[in-house]
Amino acid sequence: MEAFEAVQHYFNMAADELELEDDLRPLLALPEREITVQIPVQMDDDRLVSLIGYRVQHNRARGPMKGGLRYHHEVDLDETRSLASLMTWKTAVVNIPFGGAKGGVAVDSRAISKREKERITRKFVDEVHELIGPDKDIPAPDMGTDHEVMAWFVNQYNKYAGFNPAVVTGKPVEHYGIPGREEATGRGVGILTIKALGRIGRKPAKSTIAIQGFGNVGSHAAKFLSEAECKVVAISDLSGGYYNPNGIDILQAARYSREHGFSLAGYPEAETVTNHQLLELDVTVLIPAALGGVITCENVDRIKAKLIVEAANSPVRPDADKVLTERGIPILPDILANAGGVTVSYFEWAQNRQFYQWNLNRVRGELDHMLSTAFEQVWDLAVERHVSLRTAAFMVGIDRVARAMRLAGQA
Ligand SMILES: NC(=O)c1ccc[n+]([C@@H]2O[C@H](COP(=O)([O-])OP(=O)(O)OC[C@H]3O[C@@H](n4cnc5c(N)ncnc54)[C@H](O)[C@@H]3O)[C@@H](O)[C@H]2O)c1
Repeated sequence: MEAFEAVQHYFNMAADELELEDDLRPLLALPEREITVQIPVQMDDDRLVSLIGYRVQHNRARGPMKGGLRYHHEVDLDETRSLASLMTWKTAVVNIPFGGAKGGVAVDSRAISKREKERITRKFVDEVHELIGPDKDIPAPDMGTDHEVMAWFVNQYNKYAGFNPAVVTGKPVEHYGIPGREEATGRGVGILTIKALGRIGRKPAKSTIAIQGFGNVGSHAAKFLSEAECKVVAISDLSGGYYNPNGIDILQAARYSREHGFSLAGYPEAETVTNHQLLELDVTVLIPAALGGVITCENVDRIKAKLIVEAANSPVRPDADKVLTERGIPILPDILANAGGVTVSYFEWAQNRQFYQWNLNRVRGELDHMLSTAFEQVWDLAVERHVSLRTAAFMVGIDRVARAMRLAGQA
C-alpha cells in the first residue's frame, strides 16, 4: 500500500463511522493544490543541477495550511501528499486554526554543503513565494531541514513580501523563534504516553519503555519519560539499539551521543541489539521515533509492548495496525502522538503575529493543556464508539474540517 493510499484507508474507516456523505469525501480526502517546481542550483563545483521540489496544499478550511519542508532523496509526490493530508487531520485533532500542507525537495541533505543547501532553499522560495505566506501556507523544518534553513527561508520570502517572520515556524529562538519548539514533539509524546499509561492502569514507575530513534523527538521523549519515573530500557539510532533492563541514564546517553557526532555507536552502558530486536522487546511501551513503516505484517506477531505510541509518522502499516487492534493493543496514532511540534509552531506563529515573546513556562503550560484536551476527546470517543484510537482521532479531525467547510458554504 502506497503512503497516500494508507492515509486514505484510515480516512475511509473514520468517514464510515461518521456516516460522512459520499459527495463530501473526495472534497475532504484529496489535496486542494499540488505544486511541482524545478529548482536549478549551481553546486559548489560549478555544476548546474536541476532538483525537483514539491508543495502539496491539502486543506485550508480551518485556517492557513501548515506543514514541514523535507530535504531527502526519497521525497516524492505520493509521500508529500500523504504527509500533507496527515497534517490536515493533525491540526484538526489538536484544534489549532490551521489546515494541512507538506513540502520537500528530492535531494540527499547529507551530500550537500551548507551553501548549496542555502541556494536550494532560496530558489525554492523564488518558485513558491506567491503560494505561501502567514495567511496562506506556513512551512516548518522537517527531515533534512532545521532552524537555519527556516532563517534563510524568511530572509528570501521577505525580499518579495516585506517583514513577515510568521511565514515559517521553527526559526532560531533569537530570530523570531519560540522557546520550547525544539523539545515540543518529544515532550508531547512524553505527556501523552503518561496519560495513556494512566488509562490502561499502569503506573509510570512500573513501566518500561523502548524508543527507536534518538534524534530530536526520541531523545526529548526519553528525557521527559525518565524524569516522569518511567524506566527507559532501550534506545536506538542509525548505529543500532542499546538495551539495559535496569534502565538507561538518558542524560548520560544524550551527552555520549552529542560527544560522538550525534551517534550512540559504542555506548558502553548497555548491551547491543538490532533496531529490529528493539521493536520486539517485552516492554510496557514501544515508541517508534525514527522511520515510517517499521511495524509490518512480517514482525507484528512478535510485538510484545502493551502500548504503542507513534512518535514517527506512519510507523505502523495498515495490515499490522489491524492485527494489533484485534489483539487489543492500543496505538496512540501519529496525528495525535506527535502533534506537540505543530502545536508549538502555532504558538510561534501567534507570537509573531502579536509581536510578543512568549516564555518557556507559558509554552509548556499551553502545550500540556491543548494535548491533554485532545487526548481526552479521542480516548473518550474511542471508548464510546468501540473504535481504535486511530479511527477516533481521524473522526475528531474529519468532523472538525467537515463542519468548517459546511459553515463556510463550501460543502
Ligand atoms: N521533529 C519534529 O518536530 C517532528 C514532528 C512530527 C513528526 N516527526 C517525525 O518523527 C520522526 C523523527 O524525527 P526527528 O525530528 O527526531 O528526526 P531526527 O533526524 O532528529 O532523528 C531521527 C533519529 O532516527 C534515527 N534513525 C534514522 N534512520 C534509522 C533507522 N533506519 N533505524 C533506526 N533509527 C534510525 C537517527 O539516527 C536519529 O537518531 C520522523 O519520522 C519525523 O517525521 C518529527
